[in-house]
Amino acid sequence: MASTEGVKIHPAVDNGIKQGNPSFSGGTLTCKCATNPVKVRIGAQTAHNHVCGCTKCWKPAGAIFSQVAVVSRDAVEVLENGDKLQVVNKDAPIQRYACKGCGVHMYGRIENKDHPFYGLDFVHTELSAEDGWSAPEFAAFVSSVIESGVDPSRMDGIRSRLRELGLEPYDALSPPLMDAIATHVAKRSGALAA
Ligand SMILES: N[C@@H](CCC(=O)N[C@@H](CSCO)C(=O)NCC(=O)O)C(=O)O
Ligand SMILES: [Zn+2]
Ligand SMILES: [Zn+2]
Repeated sequence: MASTEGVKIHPAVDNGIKQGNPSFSGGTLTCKCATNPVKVRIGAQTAHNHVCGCTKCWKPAGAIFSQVAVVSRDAVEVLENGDKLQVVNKDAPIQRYACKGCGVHMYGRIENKDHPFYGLDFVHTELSAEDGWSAPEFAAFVSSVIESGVDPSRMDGIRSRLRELGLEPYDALSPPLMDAIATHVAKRSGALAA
């Protein structure tokens, strides 16, 4: 097994994973602006929390992975300074609403009703001071960290560290989520009964 000495993934997991509280029912995300921060209320517990190595998800300074979970879009409400939000890329499947001041992504929304995850918003619960959010369960898009400039020679150490933390590394999403996407596609095409 490759050495995991000094391998950093994301500040929320680098010192071990904090378990979630199943009766936790939400909190408020705050961006990193010192004045007039954007505040977004999440009125429910999140699901499918994971660390993501893709180039599109917001990462805190110095981290090579993001930490991102989903929640029903009905549970997401902009409370303050929503005028500072702008969509990073209107053409992406997930429209990420970023703060123009600090660059933090406050939520990512899917507007395509045919998308397998339509109805779910993507959020970074580390932006909340509350404890109890669902814990990260796996690592997604691990090979994609290379696209952000991580040297390929570091991948063995990164995957070993993820396994050590209990975050099984996948180069796309986890098998249950990939199966859910494929089921959605098969029902739309008629390959499976709807
Ligand atoms: N290699 C690419 C992968 C980007 C990608 O497909 N990201 C996923 C996961 S984001 C949260 O898990 C995705 O669904 N993207 C849709 C979108 O970004 O709108 C890269 O690294 O860029
Ligand atoms: Zn901000
Ligand atoms: Zn991602």
